[in-house]
Amino acid sequence: MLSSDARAFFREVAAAAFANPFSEERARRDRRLAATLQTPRTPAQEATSSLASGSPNPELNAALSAVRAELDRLWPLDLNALQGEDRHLVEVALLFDTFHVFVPEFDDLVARQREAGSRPLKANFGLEVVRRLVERGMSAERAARFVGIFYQMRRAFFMARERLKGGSPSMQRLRARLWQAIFTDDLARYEARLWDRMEDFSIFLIGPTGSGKGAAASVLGASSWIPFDDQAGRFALSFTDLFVPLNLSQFPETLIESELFGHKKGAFTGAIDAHEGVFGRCPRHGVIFLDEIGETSLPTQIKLLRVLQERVFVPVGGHEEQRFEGRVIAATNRDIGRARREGRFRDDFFYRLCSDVIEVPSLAARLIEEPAELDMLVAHSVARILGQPDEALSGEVVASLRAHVPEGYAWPGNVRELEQAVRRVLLGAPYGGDLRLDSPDVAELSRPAARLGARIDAGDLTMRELQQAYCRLLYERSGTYEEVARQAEIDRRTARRYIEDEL
Ligand SMILES: Nc1ncnc2c1ncn2[C@@H]1O[C@H](COP(=O)(O)OP(=O)(O)OP(=O)(O)O)[C@@H](O)[C@H]1O
Repeated sequence: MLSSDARAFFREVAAAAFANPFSEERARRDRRLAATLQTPRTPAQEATSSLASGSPNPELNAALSAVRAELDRLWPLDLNALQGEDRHLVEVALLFDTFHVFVPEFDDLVARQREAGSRPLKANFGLEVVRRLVERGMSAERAARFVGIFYQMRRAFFMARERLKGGSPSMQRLRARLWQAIFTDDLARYEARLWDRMEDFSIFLIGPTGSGKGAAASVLGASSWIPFDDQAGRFALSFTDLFVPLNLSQFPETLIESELFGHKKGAFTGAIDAHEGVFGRCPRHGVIFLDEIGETSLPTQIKLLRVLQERVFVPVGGHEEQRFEGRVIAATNRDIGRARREGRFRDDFFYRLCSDVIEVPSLAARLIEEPAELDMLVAHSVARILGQPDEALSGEVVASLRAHVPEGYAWPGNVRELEQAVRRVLLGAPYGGDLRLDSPDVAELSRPAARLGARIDAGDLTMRELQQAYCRLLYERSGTYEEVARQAEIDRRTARRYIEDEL
């Protein structure tokens, strides 16, 4: 039995430990947990804190050392001696502690495996994780499953931060949504029931061209479940083999079926050798990314619908059905609602694809929320182009873009356009935007009303900011405080204070 103080503390730990690390809720929970730790720590707690995490986050370190101290108090700990909520709470605390002890090993494996490619590397520390959990009363099977989940969590965390730069609220929400698509919003339920059922939850990514749908898909692809083989002391396969992308718009209709499902030798004129399609190449728990799905023909949609429903496919010219045990992520930058209304995109296919619809925000909307995101993206692009970061050069590129790109520019090509702009500036030519000013997109998002609309869409305005932005919008149009006051039905002084920010 836990004391009531220990139970209250472990409840806080459980709430924080299992929350989405990119969510507002997690930040709130961490703050609460830190607040419960305001009591001075013993030298022993101080000593264990740096040992526990390898993390520079002082709040997390404080929480970890307190959890370790509470667990030590329960030593020798046998989960089976506890029941009900107490057992659950102590188990979560034990997992929280164990996870953080091994974070450096998991991170090192992620980095090395990325370099090594397809060959799964040894991960003997996984056996130590299992031993540690089994020693405290967990079954070996569950312990091995947690090794798999810990690895998955570190990959998801690492990839979401590395491949999707940007600190705007929209980008934070995107990372939180991706995490949720991997682990659901309840890690305990995920571990208990869903970890090997996620294949059935297709994801539909929508967003304008170049905004990062492919990057988001690759985060999901690198983060899916891989079983830990505790006989061999390694994971069953390399995460670099999990992601199988296919851009559907790159192939003529006659070749699409073969790219998707493969073909047998001699299946059609020109089929000199057998070919394996993406469905055949995708391993169990892998992810197929079907880009530009909005452009697939109706017959292809029907074939894809069948694989999604029945989980089997037949290569062109073959007879035997093959099983597909991966997950499908589809993306489009087209107006899919319109395609459905016009009968170009089947409703049944749409519904089968959209267990989860995730919207990737436009660059313009992100820059309105957080202008400094430009600096971050430019620094990332420069580092990619040069093979290493260069702060001074990045600063020059940002200065040039700020000087030449018109205020409120729509960035119709989004991050892809920005990457080209960076290259252009590095070559010595200023970039003033893609001046297809007849493009409705550019004209549209450059308008103050559309910018305000984007912020309302993002849902991050306070009432005061909303009123202020609206008054400024009216002022830009009319040019007089009187007119703003008349239209907004407020007095002239209030209108002026909103516009001049004197509130
Ligand atoms: N948030 C981001 N941080 C860093 N790089 C990004 C981000 N978003 C996109 N990129 C980069 O921008 C480029 C374009 O992104 P991506 O190909 O994922 O766009 P997309 O939305 O799939 O485009 P399309 O609809 O045209 O297929 C890629 O090089 C990608 O790595």
